[in-house]
Amino acid sequence: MLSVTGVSKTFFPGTANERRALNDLTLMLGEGDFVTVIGSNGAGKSTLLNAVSGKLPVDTGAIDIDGVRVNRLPDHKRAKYIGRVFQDPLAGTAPNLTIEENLSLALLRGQRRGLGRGLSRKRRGQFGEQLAMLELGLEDRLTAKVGLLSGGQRQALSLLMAGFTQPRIMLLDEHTAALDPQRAELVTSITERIVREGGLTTLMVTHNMEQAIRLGNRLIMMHEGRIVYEADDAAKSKLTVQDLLREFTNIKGATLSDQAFLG
Ligand SMILES: Nc1ncnc2c1ncn2[C@@H]1O[C@H](COP(=O)(O)OP(=O)(O)OP(=O)(O)O)[C@@H](O)[C@H]1O
Repeated sequence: MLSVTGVSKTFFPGTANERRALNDLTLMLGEGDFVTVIGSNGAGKSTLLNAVSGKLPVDTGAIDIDGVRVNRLPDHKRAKYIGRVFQDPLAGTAPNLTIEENLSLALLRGQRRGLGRGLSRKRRGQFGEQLAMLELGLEDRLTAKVGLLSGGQRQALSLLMAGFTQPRIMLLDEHTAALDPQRAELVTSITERIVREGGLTTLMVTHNMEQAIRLGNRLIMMHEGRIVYEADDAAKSKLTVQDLLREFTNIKGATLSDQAFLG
C-alpha cells in the first residue's frame, strides 16, 4: 500500500551544517497498518512524514502509494492520498472560518469545487453526526469560528477533517504532544476510533513510549535517519517500556539523557 524505498535526504549538503535526516530508509505498510514511530530528537521522524506527504522532495529513493509515485505528484493531486495532523493545534484548521466551513474544505480537498457546494442541509447533518462522535459538544457550534476553540478541540477537529475523505494514509506527527494530559488522552482515544472506524493506514510519531506500545499494530524506532528497531504485532503485544529503553541504549551514540524521548 505505502512503500518507501531507499529514501535519503540530506539538508545543506556539502556545508558545515550538513544534516543527513534520512539514510537509505525503506519501510512498507500494508492496508490498515497502524505504525507508531519513536526515536531520539533529530532521528528523522518528522522528515519521514514530510517526505511521505510529499511536502519535502527527497534526494534519492521512491515513495509509492497504491503503486502511484506520489513524491512526483503536484499538491492538489497528492491531497486525496494524505491526511495529516501536526503537533501544533493551530496548524490543521483555519481560525477565521467556522467549524462547518473548515469541515467543508476538508471534504472538498483534492476536488476542484468551491466552498459553497459543501454546505447543503444534508451535509450539515452529516457534519453534526460526525462532530457528535467527538463528544465535545461541537455539533451545536457549527457556525462558530474555529479560532474560538481550545487546543484539544481544534486537534480533535483536525483529526476528524484529516479522516473525513478516507485518505489512503494518515500521518500523525506528535499530535497530542502540545496538549495537557487529559486532553491528550481524549485526542488519543478519538485517534484510535477514527483510525479503526475508517480502517486507515496510519503512521504516528510520538515521544510517548507507553502510547507507542499501546496504539497500532507495529512499532518502529528511528535513529540517525534509519529504522534501527522494529516490532510487529506479536512482538509489540509483549513489549514493555523497559524493553524499548534497552533497545535504545543499545544504539551506538544514543544517550538516556534524552528526556524528550523518555516521554
Ligand atoms: N528544514 C530543515 N532544514 C535543515 N535541517 C533540517 C530540516 N528539517 C530537519 N532537519 C534536520 O534533519 C534532522 C532530522 O530532523 P527531524 O525533524 O526529522 O527529526 P525528528 O526525529 O522529527 O526530531 P524531533 O523528535 O526532535 O522532532 C535533524 O538533524 C534536523 O536538524
